[in-house]
Order: sequence, then C-alpha cells, then structure tokens
Amino acid sequence: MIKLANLCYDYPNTCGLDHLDLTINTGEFVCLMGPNGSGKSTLLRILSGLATPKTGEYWLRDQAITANYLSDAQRRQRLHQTVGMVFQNTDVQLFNTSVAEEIAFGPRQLGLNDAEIAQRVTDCLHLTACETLRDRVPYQLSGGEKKRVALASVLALNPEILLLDEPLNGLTIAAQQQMLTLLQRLNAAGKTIIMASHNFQQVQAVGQRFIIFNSLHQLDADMSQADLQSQPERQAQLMTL
Ligand SMILES: Nc1ncnc2c1ncn2[C@@H]1O[C@H](COP(=O)(O)OP(=O)(O)OP(=O)(O)O)[C@@H](O)[C@H]1O
Repeated sequence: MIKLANLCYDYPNTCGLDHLDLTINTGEFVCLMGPNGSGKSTLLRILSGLATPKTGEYWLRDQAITANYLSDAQRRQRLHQTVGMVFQNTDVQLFNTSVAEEIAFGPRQLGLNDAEIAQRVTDCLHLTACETLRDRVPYQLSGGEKKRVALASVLALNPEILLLDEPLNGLTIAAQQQMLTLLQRLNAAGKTIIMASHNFQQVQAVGQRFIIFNSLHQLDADMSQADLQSQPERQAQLMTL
C-alpha cells in the first residue's frame, strides 16, 4: 500500500531522514520508534503529504506522491481522505468553536450533506467517547481530551490509513490504555495504523510491527512483534527511549 524507496529528507541545517526504504501493507499496526530527533515525525509528515522528500520516492498504491502531485488541491484532498494524521501538538489541529463543529469540519469540506455530516459527528463522538464534550470549546479541553477530539476529527473523514504522532503523550496510564484499545479496534476494522511513540511499555503488546530509527535518521531495525519478543536486548533499548 505504502512504498518508500531511497527516501531522503533534509531540513535547512540538518538531515531528517536518510535513505529510507520501507513498505507498509494494508491493515498493519506499525509502531515507529527511535531516539529524539531520529526522524519519526518527519516520516509521518511525508506520509501525510505535509512534506515532500528531497530525493527518493513515495508511492501510495500505484500513485507517486510528489511535490507536483501535491500542488493540486483536489489531489491533496484525496490524499487527506486516505491518510489522516493526528499531530503531536493537537493545538495546531483544533481551531473550531465547538467539538461538534471540529468533527464536522472535514466532512463539510468534502461536500457531504447535513444528514451525513450529523451522522459522522455522532459516530465519531461515540467512537472516541467524546459525547459529553460535544459543545465544549476544543482549545479549552485537557490534553487527553484534545487528543481524543483530534482523533475524532480525523476519523470523520474515514481515512484508510491513520498516522499518529505520540498519541499517548500527556495521557494518564488509563487514558493511554483507552487510546490503544481504540486504535486496536480501528485496526481490527481494517484501518492501517502507523504510530510514533516513545512509550514501549504501553505499545509493545499492541504493535504488530516495530520500525526503529537510529540517531543518524536511518532505519535501524524493522521487526515483527514476535521477532522483538525474542530479542531482550532490543526490548531493553526500546525501554530507554
Ligand atoms: N522544522 C524543522 N526545522 C529544522 N530541523 C528540524 C525540523 N523538524 C525536525 N528537524 C530535525 O530533523 C531531525 C528529525 O526530527 P523529527 O522531528 O522527525 O524526529 P523525531 O524522531 O520525531 O523526534 P522526537 O522523538 O523528539 O519527536 C532532527 O534532527 C530534528 O532536529
């Protein structure tokens, strides 16, 4: 579904990703791990179309996602319908005056009718356990509530692929477990989940595949949950991130 070939991304003064080759198949639950600054967020930004690589290729099914492709607003919208992103800092994502409006925003941009929009809002509020937040101002919510609302607003577009940048940050252990349970349910329903996380303790039982970057912004390891379980040294390393 996703194929990256020899992909490099440079910021003005530093490398973001160095020669990445990666294939992610439909329905996988992938955890991106690695030290601070190793390139996890950069990869998510590229996958979501917010950044384009300097060199290399990004293919989504049989479509090359290039700067030229993304220069067209309709194609960008098509990508965002397929690939939804929950940002690390949810404040950049929440800008409407109520939670219900926040969730309705994407479907409205798609031109859905009022009944369809209302249905999606109700469904996504329910799915993310945000019903009681419906009329609240998103900006005034707690960190954990904001994460759930940001996820609800992304789910309202019904994307096939969900990208999440540190979705457990700032959540209590109970809220982390709720978030992971929800992501597992979405994965079981067919969504591909690609999640950057430092929290190996929590994600080790949930992720089916672990893609690990090193401090040189390179792919250090790519292993299944079963492979990882047989490598205590690697587990110990991930515990320190
Ligand atoms: N906007 C930016 N401008 C310049 N350099 C950046 C920018 N964003 C990231 N970088 C650099 O690119 C490299 C990769 O950063 P990235 O944010 O992708 O890492 P990360 O693995 O997500 O880190 P973290 O775990 O701390 O969130 C780092 O060296 C970082 O300093």
